[in-house]
Amino acid sequence: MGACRAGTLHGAQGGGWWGWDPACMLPPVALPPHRPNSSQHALLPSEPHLPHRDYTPGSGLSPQLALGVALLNIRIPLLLGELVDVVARCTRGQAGHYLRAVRRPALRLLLLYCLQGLLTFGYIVLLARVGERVAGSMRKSLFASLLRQDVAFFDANRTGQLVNRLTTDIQEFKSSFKLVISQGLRSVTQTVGCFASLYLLSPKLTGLLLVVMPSLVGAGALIGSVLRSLSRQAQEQVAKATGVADEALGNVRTVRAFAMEDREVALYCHEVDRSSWLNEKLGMGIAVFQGLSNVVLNCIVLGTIFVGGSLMAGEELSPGDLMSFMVASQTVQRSMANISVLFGQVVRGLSAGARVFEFMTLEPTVSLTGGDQIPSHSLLGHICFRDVCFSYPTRPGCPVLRNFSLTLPPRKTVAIVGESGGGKSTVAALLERFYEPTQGAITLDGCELCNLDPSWLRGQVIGFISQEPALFGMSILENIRFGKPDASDAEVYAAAQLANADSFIRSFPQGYGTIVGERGVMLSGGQKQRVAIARALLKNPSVLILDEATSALDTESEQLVQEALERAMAGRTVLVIAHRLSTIQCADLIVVLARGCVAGTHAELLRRGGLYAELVRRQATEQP
Ligand SMILES: Nc1ncnc2c1ncn2[C@@H]1O[C@H](COP(=O)(O)OP(=O)(O)OP(=O)(O)O)[C@@H](O)[C@H]1O
Repeated sequence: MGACRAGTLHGAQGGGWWGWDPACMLPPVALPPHRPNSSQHALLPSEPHLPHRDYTPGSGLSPQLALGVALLNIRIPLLLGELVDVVARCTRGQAGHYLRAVRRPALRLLLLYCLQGLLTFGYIVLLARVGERVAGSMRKSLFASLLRQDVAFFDANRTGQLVNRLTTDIQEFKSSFKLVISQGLRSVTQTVGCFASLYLLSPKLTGLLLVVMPSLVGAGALIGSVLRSLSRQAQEQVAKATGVADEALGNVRTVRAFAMEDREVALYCHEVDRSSWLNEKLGMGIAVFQGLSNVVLNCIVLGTIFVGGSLMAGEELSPGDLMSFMVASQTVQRSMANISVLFGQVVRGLSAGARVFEFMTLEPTVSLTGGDQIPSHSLLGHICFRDVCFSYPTRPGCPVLRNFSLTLPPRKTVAIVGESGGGKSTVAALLERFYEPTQGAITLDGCELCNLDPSWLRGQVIGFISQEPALFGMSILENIRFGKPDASDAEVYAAAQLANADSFIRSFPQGYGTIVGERGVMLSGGQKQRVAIARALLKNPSVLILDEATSALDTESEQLVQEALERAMAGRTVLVIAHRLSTIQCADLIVVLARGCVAGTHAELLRRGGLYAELVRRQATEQP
């Protein structure tokens, strides 16, 4: 795109100096700021199954049309020369026949101009469609592939990077793809064709041009590449400024809480000033470049007339031939400049494409669906961790669990406690199959998790409620229905009642239709948590994981949420990860995870002393 920004408009033959082409001037892609609204969201589940719409019928014609434009651009200078010759003859005494003589070649030329305009229109429209279809299906495939990846993949890759591949890289690839067809094909054909015409018109003038033109085009391309690099820097700087604004606006509560508004504004102003400075520099560069190229181009025209005139005097060239020569030589200049620009763009487009395809073709180690087994009998919810060893893929040298064994009896509540960083959440993540154990096995009713269908396991068997529930920026109803899109309204209301959420939801003017804002920002912590509990309960899971589900709440909210959780836990196998030991005293089994694990009931562990008794004592003294 740098080529487009630094480009100058020159010539009217469907192209210009230094790679400017209307076909590549489509607006950049921006991600929608919010999730689709309710009615759009209802479409989502079916969309991945839509057959990919390939090119529009006839879209594949665009290279042929571009080629047609190139051939016309070779032909037009010659016809122009013929017309000039006819005009010259008429003015030498055949004025009476002027109209008759000129009509045919002029009409022929007019026809070709119209045809050229039509073909240019056609290929740009078709190319825009093909480009959008290609970019659209790349985006869909890449997004689907990203969402299929292992959780470990997201540990290793930053969200910003991934979003960049979806937007900037695909945009770059699309621009290159379009440029290759719109300009590459046309420019190469025009250069070869027009050079042949030039040689046939005048070998002497062509020889002269061959000496001058490549060095001028080379110098132009060099300056053009400097300008494009400046344009890239300016764009990156604009992106940097946008990043500062994005971060400040996204974290506006933190900014406000620390009274950092002035600092953030100063930071943004600094980045904007730098981008203005770069853009001014770029503007200056473009101005110098345009001024110089105008002088150079006019000198070439002058030189051609000067030398061509002497050839005309020697009757080696007609006025029409000279005219044809001048127009064809301009076409060659433009085409050669386009080719040099295209080269850099193609290299950038290919590397952007490689980055996109790298993730598009990446296969996750744990696929989302598949796995041989879905038990036909009703589940008991009997879970065993047997000698599980695990280290995170991003930190292979740091074992988090070593020979960890634990049994969760069916329909019982097992709590895991321990010091921060001991691996409690890791146990939950392994049970969800977010990661695979490095050694050992985890079984559900005797079946190894790795043999079970992951989508069935996560979709129907396990419910997960975390400390910071992630809601989506849509209605409460849709948030609750997230895990079971086909649930009826009555099922949603029942789940909300079980989660102690129904009454507060109905107290909102829009009730279940209330939009919760980005990440649920328009709800309180306790309300968010209860919506998340309703969401987890809707799928009626046999196994429930509560990862510090009440630790972020105040006492009143905690009471409401705890009440909801206790109702939710009844009749299920529950794994509770808790910081507040007061909430798990009634658990059937408490496991203390600290370099090995010790298990027992609250009373047994207190009697035994050790870390659990120490943690209970510490929390008792911390409480007001
Ligand atoms: N995604 C990850 N990638 C790499 N290491 C991780 C990741 N998540 C956690 N860890 C590391 O694994 C160890 C165990 O983390 P885990 O979150 O399971 O501890 P925890 O007992 O739940 O801690 P807390 O009580 O503070 O939540 C820690 O050393 C942590 O730094």
